[in-house]
Amino acid sequence: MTPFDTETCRRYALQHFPDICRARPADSHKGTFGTAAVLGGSKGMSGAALLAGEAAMYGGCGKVLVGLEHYPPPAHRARLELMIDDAAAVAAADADVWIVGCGLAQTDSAAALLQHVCQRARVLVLDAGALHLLPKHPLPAPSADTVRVLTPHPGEAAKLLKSTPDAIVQNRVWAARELATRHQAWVVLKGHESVIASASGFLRINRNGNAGLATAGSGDVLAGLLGSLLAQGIAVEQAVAAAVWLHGAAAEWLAARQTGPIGLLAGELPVAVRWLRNRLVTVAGNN
Ligand SMILES: NC(=O)C1=CN([C@@H]2O[C@H](COP(=O)(O)OP(=O)(O)OC[C@H]3O[C@@H](n4cnc5c(N)ncnc54)[C@H](OP(=O)(O)O)[C@@H]3O)[C@@H](O)[C@H]2O)[C@@H](O)CC1
Ligand SMILES: Nc1ncnc2c1ncn2[C@@H]1O[C@H](COP(=O)(O)OP(=O)(O)O)[C@@H](O)[C@H]1O
Repeated sequence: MTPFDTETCRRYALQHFPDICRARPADSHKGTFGTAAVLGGSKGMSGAALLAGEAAMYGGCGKVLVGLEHYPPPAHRARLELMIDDAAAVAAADADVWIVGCGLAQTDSAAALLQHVCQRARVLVLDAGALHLLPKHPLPAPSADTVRVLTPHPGEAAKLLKSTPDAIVQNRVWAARELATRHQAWVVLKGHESVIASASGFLRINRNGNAGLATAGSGDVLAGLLGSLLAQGIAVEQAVAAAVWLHGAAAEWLAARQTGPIGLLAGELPVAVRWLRNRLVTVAGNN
């Protein structure tokens, strides 16, 4: 069994992303921790959007909306806390952060949804299907007061850069930086040792996590967690790297409890993230 050292994690988090280690103010309410909206879940892929929504809730967001392109979904085990509706209705709602693409198909209606949300969103996380739409349906560049984050895996990065997954894996730092510059965005190039880059030159290679994350839906969980931290007001300079690190640490924590790496389920990650976030919390005078 791989050991998991909570105190080492806490020290690392305090050094690199202190804002995720802060205790909640006693007088806080759900509005304090923001609203995230997930848009995705086309036919056969509602699970992806629901996983992102669950991850956003367990990551500490105050309120989470999930808009499904294929609505109503077939019978599904979804958290009752999620506010689930059809994608068009959710796209018209208010949210601090939009997470678009988890389980989103390549249809004209999905492209229209993406364009619509892009005009309204101040903070936009683009994953999976949204990334596949970009080559044919480019978005206007983000304005100075907006934040955009792209979370491609090597297959999605290859499509965006007109390359191949193998070539991307061989040139991961270049690919992440190139995407960040071209899209004026923060980029997480996912995979073993994910690369994080920004248009302004931030670069970090995330070293934690394990092969348990190589399972369907774990990228959807990452997108939801990232949107969650951003909705909670954590600055993008900390939120992106913190989400990738928390996701990896959650997989390590599960593996240490023999819930993986083999057979780890993406849906098991959010509870582990919650456990971890609460152990990272420091109170004044105790750090
Ligand atoms: N429960 C649900 O509803 C779920 C729904 N989901 C939703 O399904 C949709 C399709 O997503 P998807 O990832 O399955 O297919 P797609 O985007 O075509 O990419 C495949 C290509 O990328 C490559 N590739 C990937 N990683 C790589 C790496 N590290 N290193 C190298 N290559 C890598 C891969 O390579 P290969 O496997 O050929 O080696 C292949 O070329 C999406 O919307 C998602 O949200 C899923 O999240 C699952 C749970
Ligand atoms: N071998 C690995 N080591 C560490 N992290 C991994 C590994 N394989 C996958 N991951 C992580 O798991 C997630 C997979 O995301 P993605 O490929 O988008 O899957 P899905 O579309 O099924 O959700 C990414 O965050 C990636 O970095």
